[in-house]
Amino acid sequence: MASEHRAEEVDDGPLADQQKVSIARAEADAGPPSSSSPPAPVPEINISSFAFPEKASETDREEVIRQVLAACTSVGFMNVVGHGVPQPIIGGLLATLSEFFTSPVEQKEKCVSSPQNLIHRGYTYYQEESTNALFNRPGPRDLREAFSFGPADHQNGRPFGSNTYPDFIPDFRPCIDAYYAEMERLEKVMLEIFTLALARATRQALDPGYLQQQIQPNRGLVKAVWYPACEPSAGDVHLEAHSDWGSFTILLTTAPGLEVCVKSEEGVAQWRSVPVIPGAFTINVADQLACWSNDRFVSCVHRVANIASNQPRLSVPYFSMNILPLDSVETDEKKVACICAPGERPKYEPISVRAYLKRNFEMLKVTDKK
Ligand SMILES: O=C(O)CCC(=O)C(=O)O
Ligand SMILES: [Fe+2]
Repeated sequence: MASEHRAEEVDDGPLADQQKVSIARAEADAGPPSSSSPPAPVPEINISSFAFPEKASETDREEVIRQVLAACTSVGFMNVVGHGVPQPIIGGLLATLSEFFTSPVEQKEKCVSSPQNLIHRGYTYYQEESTNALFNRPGPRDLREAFSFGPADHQNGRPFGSNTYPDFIPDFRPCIDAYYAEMERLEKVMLEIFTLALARATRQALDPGYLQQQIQPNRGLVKAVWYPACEPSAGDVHLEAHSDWGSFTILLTTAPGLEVCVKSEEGVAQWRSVPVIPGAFTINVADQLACWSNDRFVSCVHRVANIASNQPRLSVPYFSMNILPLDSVETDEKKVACICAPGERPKYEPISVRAYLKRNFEMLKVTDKK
């Protein structure tokens, strides 16, 4: 479906270059839909030596860094276990979100984002967004609806906008707030591992808290997405090819459907399915971390396709990115420089996170509701 948004309507600039890289890659890699795809080489990595450092040896931690570095520099995706997120918090979140999404749209639409938020929070209608429009491609809108939430509190006295809590579901607020807090904890753990992996790859002595400090003030966004059950149709693409825009994504999913675009040994792009491992989070490198790594890390193009048609699919990505305090101004935003090996040339200017995200969010949203 054609979109009102066209790439030529937005300003060009250094950030647009970053986006163009991603567009070109997604367009080149987005092959025709197929009815199934073979499994992708996504490793399972146990990070308990970082989640519970008091119990870990240096050798265990070194092994995790080695595995994460190998994943980041190949497919850019990994299935992470040993993360320490309590199962009751995960189970509570999934039950609460299922109840929300199966409620009548007249109830759900009471939770449309309040305009005071810089980045959309609350309910997004079915087919309200179009990843194809973002990439200026023809093709359908995203076959999903969403509910987004961010931090409920302020950080160092700075406001980050507000969540919407539906009043028709008891215990909605404690469930999503508890999950958000766990995601922020896991995000810190992963940032430490990514920093140490980059230190190893570039032979730089980086402080383990380096990336965490660089991206402050940093609060991410959870965007729970619901793909309703639909008529079976071989090769349906529910969310078209894209890369994620933040630094990385922590995905909780309930069923297969996520596919990554990987190159065969002959250099041919192929869609491969990401295995679903109960209790694991699928974690992937996104555009900003790939740039900070000077392109050592891969922000892999992915999509959602071939999901079982007879039941809805719920997945919950946490986008580690900067949703920006409401009172922030251009000048107090951190820009992160590429981490390079000695003598290596940085491929990117330090990135303005705000402009990159703002531009993408504006292009993603089509104006008329379905
Ligand atoms: O639904 C999924 O499994 C993945 C969704 C995704 O890639 C995204 O929202 O960026
Ligand atoms: Fe994604």
